[in-house]
Amino acid sequence: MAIMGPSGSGKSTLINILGLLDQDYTGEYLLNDKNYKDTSDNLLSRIRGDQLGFVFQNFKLLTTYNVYENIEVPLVYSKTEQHNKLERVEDVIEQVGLAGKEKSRPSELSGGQQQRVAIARAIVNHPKLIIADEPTGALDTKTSKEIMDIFTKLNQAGTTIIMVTHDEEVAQYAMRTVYIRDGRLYHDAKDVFKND
Ligand SMILES: Nc1ncnc2c1ncn2[C@@H]1O[C@H](COP(=O)(O)OP(=O)(O)OP(=O)(O)O)[C@@H](O)[C@H]1O
Repeated sequence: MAIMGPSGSGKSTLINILGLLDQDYTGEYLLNDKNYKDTSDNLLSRIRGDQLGFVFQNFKLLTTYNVYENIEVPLVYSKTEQHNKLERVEDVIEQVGLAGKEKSRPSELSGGQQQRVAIARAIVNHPKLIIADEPTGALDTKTSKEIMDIFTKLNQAGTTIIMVTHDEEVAQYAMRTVYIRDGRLYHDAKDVFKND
């Protein structure tokens, strides 16, 4: 699903609520049928880590960590055994097309490669939902397409992706686009199967 709308229309506010990052709202939000409004910050960060993946416009990688270490971060507190962790990280590195780059630092990578690392980090815990805030906002057209192809594959494999974008071409990848204005949804283009 793509979320579009002018600057200041409420896109970030909406995805912050969807991503359990903002609890200060009226109304009701259910994630997997559960309301997390009165949940402690500690538990919320656990739920975010277990169930959600985040991708940002500016990648937000740890600059002193290499590719492998960046992707491993969400697993640090997970109960997954060490050899399974290694396997999972290697799997997602393969999935995003970065095999061989494990030891590189973010500064040695292109923008597109850095976003691939961010996507690998977002999917290493196998979340059902990925929230992406302008994931192609810092990338050129060709690289944006490559990133959207990765998202398309993940979506076809069963992961829901909700992304904010200003780019109509990027929104074309979504099955549903909602348009927001002044904090309200004013148009919902559902199930047009633009990918067909
Ligand atoms: N549904 C809403 N009801 C009331 N206030 C809202 C609502 N949605 C957003 N706002 C307020 O509107 C302001 C702008 O919202 P937000 O930053 O989410 O916009 P945005 O669309 O992400 O903008 P940009 O594209 O510039 O990042 C914020 O101060 C936010 O608190």
